[in-house]
Amino acid sequence: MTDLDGAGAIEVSGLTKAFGATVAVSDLDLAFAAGGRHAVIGPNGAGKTTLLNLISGELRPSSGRIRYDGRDVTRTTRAKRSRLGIARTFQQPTVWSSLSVADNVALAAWPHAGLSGVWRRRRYRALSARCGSHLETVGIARLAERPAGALSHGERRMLDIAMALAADPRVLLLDEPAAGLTEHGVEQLLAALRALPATVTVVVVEHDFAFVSAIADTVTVLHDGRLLATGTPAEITADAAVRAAYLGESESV
Ligand SMILES: Nc1ncnc2c1ncn2[C@@H]1O[C@H](COP(=O)(O)OP(=O)(O)OP(=O)(O)O)[C@@H](O)[C@H]1O
Repeated sequence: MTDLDGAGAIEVSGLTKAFGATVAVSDLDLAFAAGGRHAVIGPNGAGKTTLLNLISGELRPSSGRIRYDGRDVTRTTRAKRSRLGIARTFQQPTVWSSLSVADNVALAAWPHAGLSGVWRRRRYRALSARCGSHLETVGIARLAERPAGALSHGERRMLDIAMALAADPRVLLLDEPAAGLTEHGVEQLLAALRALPATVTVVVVEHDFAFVSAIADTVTVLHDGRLLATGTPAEITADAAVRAAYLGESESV
């Protein structure tokens, strides 16, 4: 189910971010429907990561507005947006190497768990069970007791997603999650994304169009910080402007 007004919907209007003379995101109007599987693609420097940073609150826009769940979050801090349900991963996963995989997820869940008060022990047990289920979702439950520093690159990416899920997000922003993964790792990532609750809105920045086609129901193409096209993967593949500006004569499309 997708819904432009529902819980987890994101809408940006007139969104602009300039770094000095470089306009990374330029007067962007777009919406990510609640519960959708959205991909954002575009050549290097198109403004994809900047868009994620603006939505998650890592960056403040130069102008324009961001709405989430029908409320204006343009001036809302990153921490508050996280509490409201916007989670993200970065191009380089950040984990606590000396802690176990399970403890990494528990620490990520802690700020969202409401562990004060008389029901603390019961809540802690519930928290541990939920952390275990996030590891199941991303397919690394068997590694729960392993130090995070001993994981492969692909396993670490899965842990990073499990840590984002620990916040029980309604929006999950993933920055190039397939980068550097083996073919097997990409298959595992696709399985993990398919196992996410249908209510979670997913926005994936990704270069690999085969990956995008496998996961996304809508694709947004950015070029020079502007919206070039939006549509289904098939519509984007067939779009002449996209082919000219971005995909070119690529054999992979
Ligand atoms: N903190 C910053 N300071 C200055 N310029 C920046 C900053 N962040 C991004 N830029 C510039 O903004 C433009 C858009 O960058 P951005 O990283 O958003 O693009 P991208 O589409 O994610 O690229 P890539 O696919 O290479 O990750 C680029 O020209 C980049 O150099």
